[in-house]
Amino acid sequence: MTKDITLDHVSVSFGDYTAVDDAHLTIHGGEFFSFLGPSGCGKTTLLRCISGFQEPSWGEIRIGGKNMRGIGPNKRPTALIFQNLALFPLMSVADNIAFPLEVRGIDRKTRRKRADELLELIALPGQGDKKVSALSGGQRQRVAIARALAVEPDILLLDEPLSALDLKLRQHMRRELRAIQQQVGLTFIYITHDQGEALTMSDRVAVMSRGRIEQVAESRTVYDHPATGFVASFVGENNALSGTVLENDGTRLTVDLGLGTPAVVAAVGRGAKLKVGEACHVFVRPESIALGPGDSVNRFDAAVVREEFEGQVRHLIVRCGERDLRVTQVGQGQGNGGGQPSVPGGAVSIAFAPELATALPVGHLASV
Ligand SMILES: Nc1ncnc2c1ncn2[C@@H]1O[C@H](COP(=O)(O)OP(=O)(O)OP(=O)(O)O)[C@@H](O)[C@H]1O
Repeated sequence: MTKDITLDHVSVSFGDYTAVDDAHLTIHGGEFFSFLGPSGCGKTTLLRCISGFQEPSWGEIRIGGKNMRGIGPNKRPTALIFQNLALFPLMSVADNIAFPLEVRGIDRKTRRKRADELLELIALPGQGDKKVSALSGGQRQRVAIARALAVEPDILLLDEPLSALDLKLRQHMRRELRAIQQQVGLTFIYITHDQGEALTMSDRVAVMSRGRIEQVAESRTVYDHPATGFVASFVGENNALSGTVLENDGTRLTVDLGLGTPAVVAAVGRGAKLKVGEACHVFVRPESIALGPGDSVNRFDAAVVREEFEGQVRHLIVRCGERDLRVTQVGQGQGNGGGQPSVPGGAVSIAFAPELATALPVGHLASV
């Protein structure tokens, strides 16, 4: 059975310091939900509240409609996987997986049967008698997941479980984790500061900063339509341009961004409420900027500052009016016009569609 998890205006304070500030959302049963944010933004504190290791200072957590206040971690339908996995290295794989069942007094035969089933699930069939110390990092990761699943929780809580793995393995484990979650149909609540992890695996993502939830949405929405300047600057690369609104006709904004001539930006979301004369931030993704001649309402003359080659992608830093902009070209740059000179000082023409830029009220941005 899948249970919704509701955070009802949850805040957590440590003395004068507010680690979580009015978190208010519902995670649906069966969802892969991630909390994404930089170190210290309050992700772990929220996860600890859900698991029962921390009581909220204010507000309520409900699982399946039931208020969790006063209910300890062992009595909640949750299991937690830590960064360090906390496996017993000298115990066999099967005994590690079955350990929580042993604690609950389940007999040896039943424990082994359950461990073998879980080994199938994590694609390590027949490996139960190996010592954990003989496994690779990724295999240990899977064993930790199997152990958490042994007690048949409704909700699996994962605290940066891939952070100790190397890049290739992390990317592989993202796919595995998602596949396991879909297979078992449980709710996974995942916390990470790694946007790639959050975006690739999750049904929805909550982006956090300074204890507050800035946006809750599907990955693509978070990327394409960031709700705040923090989300726009934290998730993916973005050119952040400060400017002043010159005109707002309800569908489009005309903004002075210091690019030589004003830019036109779609007036959507919180940007639609910007008033003439108001300061704002406009965000344009590097891959949304096209190089070369063409027809566009936003076309600007620029000069190449430098090129950064990264194999599959090429980044150009161009100077446009008073601003430096990053332009990313994929492949040989055919995608957004690669035939332009990239020698420092070379003249280029850049353009972006109004719909591919996001205007937002001025707010705090992610630090680089
Ligand atoms: N028990 C505590 N007492 C005092 N301050 C705390 C306590 N636990 C957390 N904090 C503070 O609350 C803030 C949020 O911490 P939290 O661990 O939730 O952040 P996080 O986003 O998970 O960070 P990280 O990714 O580094 O683990 C931090 O500034 C932290 O120092």
